[in-house]
Amino acid sequence: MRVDVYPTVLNIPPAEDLAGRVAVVIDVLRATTTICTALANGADTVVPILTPEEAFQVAADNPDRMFLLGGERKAVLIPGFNYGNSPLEYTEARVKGRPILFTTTNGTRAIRRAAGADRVYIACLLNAPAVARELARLEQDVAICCAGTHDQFSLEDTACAGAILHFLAAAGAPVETNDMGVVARDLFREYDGRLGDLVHLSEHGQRLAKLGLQEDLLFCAQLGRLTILPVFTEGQVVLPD
Ligand SMILES: O=C(O)[C@H](CS(=O)(=O)O)OP(=O)(O)O
Ligand SMILES: [Mg+2]
Repeated sequence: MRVDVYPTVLNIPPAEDLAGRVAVVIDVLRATTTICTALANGADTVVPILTPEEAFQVAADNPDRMFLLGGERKAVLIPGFNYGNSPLEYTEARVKGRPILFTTTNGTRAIRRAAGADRVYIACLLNAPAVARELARLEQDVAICCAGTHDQFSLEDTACAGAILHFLAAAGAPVETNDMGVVARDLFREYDGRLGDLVHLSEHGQRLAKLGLQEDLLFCAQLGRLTILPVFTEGQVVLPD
């Protein structure tokens, strides 16, 4: 099987190039980690939205749905939203059974851009081994779509892509990859066992640390904490039955 890695939102192939492939969208810091955590804690659905204005509009148009509003701009809470973009905010007590409208700078854009694939998985370090096992089972070609940060390469998303390649190889999948995939796999293997160091070293990790969000970094670096396989389908991220 062929598994190509794309480093930023801007590199995600157009819908016609994703057709026939499975996509995996990664934004370790922090959108996909937060989405996975919210769903693991019982959120009904997470709807990736491009702008805060659109989120307010969807909520206003659907008062019966009782949407929570989540996300960030410049890494902080959007005025009028319920929660920001920290996975630690999305506790079971707050999100169980609730649908969430979610907009972030990089991650939700990446998810929306990957929509043309046959199936779109949402991944982060927490569920990367589980996603790799599922990809090995499917034996379909894969596009690993890293969100990156502000349209630039990011260390943490690349390492997560590398983790998926590493665990695919561990599952015995015969994988061919692109140059970005080779770099990603080597990066993960270099930092396997000390992913917290890598997340702290990353540019975005340092920015979040300066905002006092060190706990988010520790949380987002936990490899294999979850086995869920969230999919983006019909405009929302859900856990399939
Ligand atoms: O909240 C985050 O960690 C980032 C914010 S930014 O990159 O500093 O603008 O958003 P995300 O979409 O989760 O990368
Ligand atoms: Mg990010």
